[in-house]
Amino acid sequence: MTPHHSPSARPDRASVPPLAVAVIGAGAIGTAVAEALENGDVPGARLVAVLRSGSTRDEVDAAVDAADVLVEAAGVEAAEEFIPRVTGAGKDVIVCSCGVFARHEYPQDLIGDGPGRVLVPAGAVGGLDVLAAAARAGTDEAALRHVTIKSPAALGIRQTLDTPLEVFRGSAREAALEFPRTSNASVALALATLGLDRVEAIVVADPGVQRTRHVVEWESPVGRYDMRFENAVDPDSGGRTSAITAWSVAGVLTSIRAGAGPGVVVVAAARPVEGARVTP
Ligand SMILES: NC(=O)C1=CN([C@@H]2O[C@H](COP(=O)(O)OP(=O)(O)OC[C@H]3O[C@@H](n4cnc5c(N)ncnc54)[C@H](O)[C@@H]3O)[C@@H](O)[C@H]2O)C=CC1
Ligand SMILES: O=C([O-])CC(=O)C(=O)O
Repeated sequence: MTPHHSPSARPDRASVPPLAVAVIGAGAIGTAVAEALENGDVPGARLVAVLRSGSTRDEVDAAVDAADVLVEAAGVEAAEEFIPRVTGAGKDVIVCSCGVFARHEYPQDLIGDGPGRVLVPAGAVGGLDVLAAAARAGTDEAALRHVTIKSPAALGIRQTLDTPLEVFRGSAREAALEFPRTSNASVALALATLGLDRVEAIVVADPGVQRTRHVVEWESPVGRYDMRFENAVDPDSGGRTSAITAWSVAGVLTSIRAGAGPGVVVVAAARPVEGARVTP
């Protein structure tokens, strides 16, 4: 019988120090990420600090010093402030509030020259691997549409609705400027593919939804993709934030430790895959 190897750490990986992670923002996502780190749900990573809106300058400096990577989960204003600060210190920052890039013509205008990197998680949606691959195959004849369907309260719509209402249609950039707390997924999709001005974003307020829905449609000569996501919302987010987002961040942290992107399945055990071919 073939011996079963645990997919967990090989002996030579045990000596690699854990990735030190600081979380910016102790709201729905930040708290969930911090808990995942503390519960050991992100192997090879440990929590070194949680920054809150009242954190002092010394606490911020200490967190940036102590961390290998920071997780921004605090909003676009905080992202605007922290991104250049963290990348300038040579640390990576995982940016949940990626809608901040709608405020800048080019992402680099905010990021600066690093040397740290900005990493945007897939967040509330998925399929960025196939969409980025499709974009690589050519963007001239490509189109991407993202429809977000949320409860009216989550979108800040006070009007009483009996039926779904389209409240926005425009580019991902325009969506992020109008709905900065709920359009980050449109921006992540845009950053991975056609840019903020060529992705169409539609926002629907639906009084009947318990879960947030995202519909992602791509069309180009290389393929047609239609993806639907129905996300449980984080109970601490007022219906705004999909609970999967924190797990997406955990996936990015795991990927940093593994040295490969989240779209790649990193198989820890050095065991050949049955039936694998040597050439593509
Ligand atoms: N990329 C994606 O797919 C998604 C992104 N988001 C975005 O992620 C961000 C966090 O979302 P939630 O956790 O639901 O928000 P939240 O409102 O529950 O938590 C944000 C927390 O950050 C704190 N904060 C604000 N400014 C701060 C600062 N300068 N330093 C430290 N803490 C600060 C606030 O006091 C609050 O506790 C938001 O911008 C949200 O729009 C949310 C869901 C999905
Ligand atoms: O994209 C966002 O900012 C938030 C969102 O739609 C979700 O969490 O489902």
